[in-house]
Amino acid sequence: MSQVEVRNVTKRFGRTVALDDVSIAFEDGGFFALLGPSGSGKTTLLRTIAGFHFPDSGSIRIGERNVEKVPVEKRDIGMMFQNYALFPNMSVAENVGFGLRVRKVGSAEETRRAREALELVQLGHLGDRRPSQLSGGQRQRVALARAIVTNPKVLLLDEPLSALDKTLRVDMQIELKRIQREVGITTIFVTHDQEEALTLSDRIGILRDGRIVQAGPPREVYNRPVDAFAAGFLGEANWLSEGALAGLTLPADPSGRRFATRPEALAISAAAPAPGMNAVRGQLVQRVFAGAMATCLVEVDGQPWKLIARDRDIPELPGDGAVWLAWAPQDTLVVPA
Ligand SMILES: Nc1ncnc2c1ncn2[C@@H]1O[C@H](COP(=O)(O)OP(=O)(O)OP(=O)(O)O)[C@@H](O)[C@H]1O
Repeated sequence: MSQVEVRNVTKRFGRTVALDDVSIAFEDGGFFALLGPSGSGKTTLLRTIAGFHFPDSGSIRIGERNVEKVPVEKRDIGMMFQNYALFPNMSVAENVGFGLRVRKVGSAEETRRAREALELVQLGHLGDRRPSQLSGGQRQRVALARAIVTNPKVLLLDEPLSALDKTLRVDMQIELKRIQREVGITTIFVTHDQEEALTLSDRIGILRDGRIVQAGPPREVYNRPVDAFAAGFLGEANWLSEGALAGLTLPADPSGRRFATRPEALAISAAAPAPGMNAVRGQLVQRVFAGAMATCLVEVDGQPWKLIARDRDIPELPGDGAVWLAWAPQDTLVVPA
C-alpha cells in the first residue's frame, strides 16, 4: 500500500483553482519529486498534504488514516522548507530535540534521539553550538535532523536547497539522498529544478495548471512523455516539422502524433549519415565549448535544434555550416499531437 494517497483533491483560492481534481499516490519509502512551472500548484499540493490548507473536496490518506480534517501537528509528518527557521537562542541539539520535547518523550530519550539524528546528518560534534555559529549547509542539515527526529511517516520538502549556492546544493543533494535511503522515509520534494528532480527522486510528478500531467519513474517520463508539455518540461525536445517526416523511419503511425528528439540522441556531421539512421539537414548556428561537453545550435527547417555531445565526439564541421543531424529511429520521441 502507498504511504500517502491524494484522491480527487481540489483546492481553490477565490477564483483560482490551485489544485484541480488531483489524484496521486506516494509509495512507501520512495523519493518523489513534484515538478512544474511557477504557479502550477506544487506548493499548494505539499501544503495540503501537510495540513496548512484543507481541500475543498477530495481526501488525503497518510499511513492508514484519512487526514484531510486532521491539523498539521497530528499528521505525523516532518517538514523542511526553503525558509526553515532554527531557534537562535537554542543550541543545535535543543533545536533538533524540540519536536520530541513537545511530545514529552523525557529528557534522556530526547538527548539520545537528538544525538542520533545529528550523527545521521554528520553533525554529531556540533550539538552545543548555536545556529549562528554554523554555515548555511550545516544549518540545512540541522533543519533536516529536526524534521526526521520524531520518526514521521513522511518527509515534506519545499525547495529546501534553493537558497544554497550551486556547489553546496549538489553536496546537499547527495547527502539528502543518502539520508533518505538510510532512514527509508517516504519523501515528497517540491522543486522547479529538473536536474535536481532527476538526481534525487525515484518517481516524479509533473504539474501544470493544478493538474498532474504525468507521474512515473524519471527515465520513463523522460523517454515517454505523454504530451508536448511534459516532453519540453523535463529536458529539451527538438521538434520535427511535418514536412521533415518524409523519408524518416518512425516508431509509430504519424497521424495524430508529433515527433521529437532529445539533444543527446543526436550526432552531427558534414557527410550524410549511415543508412538505417534518421537524419535531417540543417545549418549550424553556433558551437559552444563547455569543457567535457559541447552544445551545437542548428537551424532545421526554420526550427532551432540543439545537440549535446562530448566535445571530442564532434567532428570538424564545414565552414559553410551545412550539416546533418542523425539519430537512431528508436530514439525518436513520440507524443500525441
Ligand atoms: N494563499 C493563497 N491565496 C491565494 N492564491 C494562492 C495562495 N497560494 C497559492 N495561490 C495560487 O494558487 C496557484 C498555485 O500556487 P502554488 O504556490 O501552489 O504554485 P507553485 O507551483 O508552488 O509555484 P512556485 O514554483 O512559483 O512556488 C497560483 O495561481 C497561486 O497564485
